[in-house]
Amino acid sequence: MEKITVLGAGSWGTAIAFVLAENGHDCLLWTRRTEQAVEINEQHTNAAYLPGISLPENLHSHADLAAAVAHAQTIVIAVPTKAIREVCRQIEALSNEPKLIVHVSKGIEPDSLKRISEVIEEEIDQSKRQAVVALSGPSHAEEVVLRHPTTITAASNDNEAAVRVQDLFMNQYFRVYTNDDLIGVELGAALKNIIALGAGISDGIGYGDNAKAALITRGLAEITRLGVKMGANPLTFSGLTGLGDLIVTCTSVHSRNWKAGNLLGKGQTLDEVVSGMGMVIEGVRTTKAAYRLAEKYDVSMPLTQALYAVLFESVHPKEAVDQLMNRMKKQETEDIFYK
Ligand SMILES: NC(=O)C1=CN([C@@H]2O[C@H](COP(=O)(O)OP(=O)(O)OC[C@H]3O[C@@H](n4cnc5c(N)ncnc54)[C@H](O)[C@@H]3O)[C@@H](O)[C@H]2O)C=CC1
Ligand SMILES: O=C(CO)COP(=O)(O)O
Repeated sequence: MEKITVLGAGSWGTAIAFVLAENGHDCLLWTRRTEQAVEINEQHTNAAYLPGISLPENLHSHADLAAAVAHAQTIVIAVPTKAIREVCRQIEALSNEPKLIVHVSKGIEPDSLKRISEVIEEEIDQSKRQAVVALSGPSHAEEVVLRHPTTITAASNDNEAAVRVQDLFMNQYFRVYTNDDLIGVELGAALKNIIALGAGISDGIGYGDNAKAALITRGLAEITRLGVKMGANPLTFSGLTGLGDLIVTCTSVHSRNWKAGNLLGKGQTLDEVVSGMGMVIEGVRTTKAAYRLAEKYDVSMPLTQALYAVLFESVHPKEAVDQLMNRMKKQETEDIFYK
């Protein structure tokens, strides 16, 4: 049994804390809102994010960040990408011993173009962290808390730390692999959300399974192209955090990115979709980041460019599809890894 703190009591932070508490750990779930902490402690529910689910009674919640950081040497950060830097600054200010930092967020900062582990390393001094591990893979919170079989990957430059995280989380419904390709794992996690927005748009327009299969496979090709240029192992993108997460996010009714795309495809504006969702849609900001990364690394990413045009340049989704379909003809495999 270990003491572990999870920062962020949205749907994924709560599901992650659920697994840790069920595994017998002394898990503290931090939220910014006192009333939510009271609900988790007294009702054993988090109704706004996981309605109808009973949380383990040994899972406790707190709204005091200093107490939450002091609680454990292992800290799991489960806030949206846009809050990562701010939360890390707070951890840095509150820590006086080295922590094992695990993050479960899926995104890239649009301004700095940094991956999440890079932001963590920038904001938390080396003396205050043992290692950084990304935990990622095809894993909707709604299914994890039903104990449906889920597979996921703990990725780190420090293999010992990845194995520690594997041991903390693994149980009969939650199977954890390790991977030493942190770049590939973090990029796959972030970039699949762009393709999921596209899959939702395609379904919203009324296109069928052929279009979705095209999005997933050609999406994987452009994710791999960028990833290889950024130093990732191409094989990682065929794994859980690449193809696995692409499939689940592009096809599941639980996906917020798919849902957002679906509403866009049906004619809602981006503002309407974002304000109506009430939960994070990571793919919107990640599209900005990936668009800029494609320029920086001189990589062709036609799906990302099409999504960017729909989200930020008011191009109609159908027009974006027409433009994609009418690009110059190509040989399928010529450019998968390099151009
Ligand atoms: N929901 C899921 O099934 C999965 C989500 N993820 C990733 O986990 C990350 C978090 O996602 P969710 O929990 O689903 O989001 P969510 O929208 O359900 O909850 C986000 C939580 O973070 C809190 N938060 C936002 N800004 C904050 C700040 N500045 N300081 C402190 N707390 C803040 C919110 O109050 C909320 O409780 C995202 O990067 C997402 O891609 C990864 C795997 C599965
Ligand atoms: O990453 C996820 C599942 O693996 C969750 O995806 P959404 O953020 O689209 O709900």
